[in-house]
Amino acid sequence: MTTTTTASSMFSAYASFAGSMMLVRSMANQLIPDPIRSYLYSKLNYLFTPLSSNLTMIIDELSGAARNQVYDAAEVYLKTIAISPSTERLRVRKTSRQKSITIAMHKDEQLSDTFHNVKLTWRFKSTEATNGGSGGGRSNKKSAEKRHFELSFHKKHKDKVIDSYLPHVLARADAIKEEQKVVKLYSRSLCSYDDDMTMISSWGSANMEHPSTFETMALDPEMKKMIMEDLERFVRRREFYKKAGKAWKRGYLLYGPPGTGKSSLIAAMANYLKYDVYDLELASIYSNHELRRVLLSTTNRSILVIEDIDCTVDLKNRKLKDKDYSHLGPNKLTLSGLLNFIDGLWSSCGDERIIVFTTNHKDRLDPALLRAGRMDVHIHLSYCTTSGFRILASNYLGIDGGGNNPHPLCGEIEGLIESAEVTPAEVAEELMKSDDADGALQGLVSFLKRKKAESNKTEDESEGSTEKAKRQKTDEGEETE
Ligand SMILES: Nc1ncnc2c1ncn2[C@@H]1O[C@H](COP(=O)(O)OP(=O)(O)OP(=O)(O)O)[C@@H](O)[C@H]1O
Ligand SMILES: [Mg+2]
Repeated sequence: MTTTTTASSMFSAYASFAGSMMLVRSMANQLIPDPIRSYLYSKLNYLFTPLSSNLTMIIDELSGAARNQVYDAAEVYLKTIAISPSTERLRVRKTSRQKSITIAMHKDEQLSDTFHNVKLTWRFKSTEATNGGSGGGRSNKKSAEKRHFELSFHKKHKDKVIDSYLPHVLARADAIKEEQKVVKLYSRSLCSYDDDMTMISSWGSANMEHPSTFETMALDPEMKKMIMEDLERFVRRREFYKKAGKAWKRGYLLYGPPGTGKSSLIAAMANYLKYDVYDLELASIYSNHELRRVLLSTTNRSILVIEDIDCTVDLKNRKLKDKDYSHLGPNKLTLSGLLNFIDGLWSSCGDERIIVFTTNHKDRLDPALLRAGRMDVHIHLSYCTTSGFRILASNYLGIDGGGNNPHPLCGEIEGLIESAEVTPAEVAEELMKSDDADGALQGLVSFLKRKKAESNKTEDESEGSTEKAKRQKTDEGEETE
């Protein structure tokens, strides 16, 4: 009897408890607004789930208005991680400018990584914020999308992840970006205009497709080595320049006859360092104000090129209003004045800048430009030599000019080439005339003989030209610093 009473009273107590819970619940449903309710539920839920041993880091795409570098690095880095067996969806993309397909994580997918025996899980999250503006236009929607990565790992590895893993991700991403970097060519002639014909920026750009590299350059091996080492040293010396209080920049003067590879060398330097190239045509600049604007809009890690300085620069008749030039006197902007101007601008706001001048006539240059310390390295590009020919023969015909088993015509060509005064451009043109090596080399032999005969004839006609050739010989070779 007593047991029945207890059971029934317990039952009725439970019924009334359940009833009141339902009442509370329905009252809560009516009285508490939706967002607060779901917040409370999630908090309650959290209280009753067992404590996790994992730590999750949230890596938002934006940090205020700026981009979060860790997010950007993670995006690049994760593309290199092998897809885990649990991955079911991936995003695949390619734009017309990209060389290969890129694969990225899809929303809510995860990838696993291991670093020094620490297991890490990356998850990509994308949420569309509901308060995405009233207009509901495309741009509003886009800005309302919030993306982030979640990085989870065991709590005990927290310090390791912060001190080693994340720096590793940042460094890897930098290296990958550097590898994939497409060198750009900026030129004023590539400028684009908007509808009312105002220039969109000071420079127009295109991918620099120039295939020239140090391997393909027909240069004296010593000179090639010197240039490459000089560039490497320059790039390495951030601290040195800072300590010495010098602007981190280096000037090269390339001189020599047309077709000896001055422009090709600039492309090779840019491809080697992965620096963008700014081709500054001074003739296209009409005011000093514009010059300043154009120079200020160049970026770091770039090469500023002024070609043919002996002929394109007729700066003397410019209208000079700018006070920067007042010390030069009225109507007198010299090349060295321009250089001082660039120096001043760059020491205040530029890093890792290279400036290259080219000329066919070093003797016509303003002596101020040749003064010690003005241009750091002078490089003389001259007529094709034996070693130059060997490189070109290997580039164009795939034959080894200097190896153990040279082509029968190579000996004859090498005998002729040093005395014939032909440029690498002329040799290259001859080598391209025929698909088969025999024909091309035969063509080159006749060309060299013709050239030699011509130069002998002119030598006979004028005594002065031998003098000139001698001068040329003593001029050869590069002078550093
Ligand atoms: N040293 C070289 N090594 C390899 N190729 C060369 C070399 N010099 C010239 N060439 C070939 O000749 C072409 C013309 O050379 P480039 O435009 O570099 O000469 P340049 O010295 O700049 O002439 P210019 O004084 O007329 O501007 C190049 O596209 C390249 O194919
Ligand atoms: Mg050139």
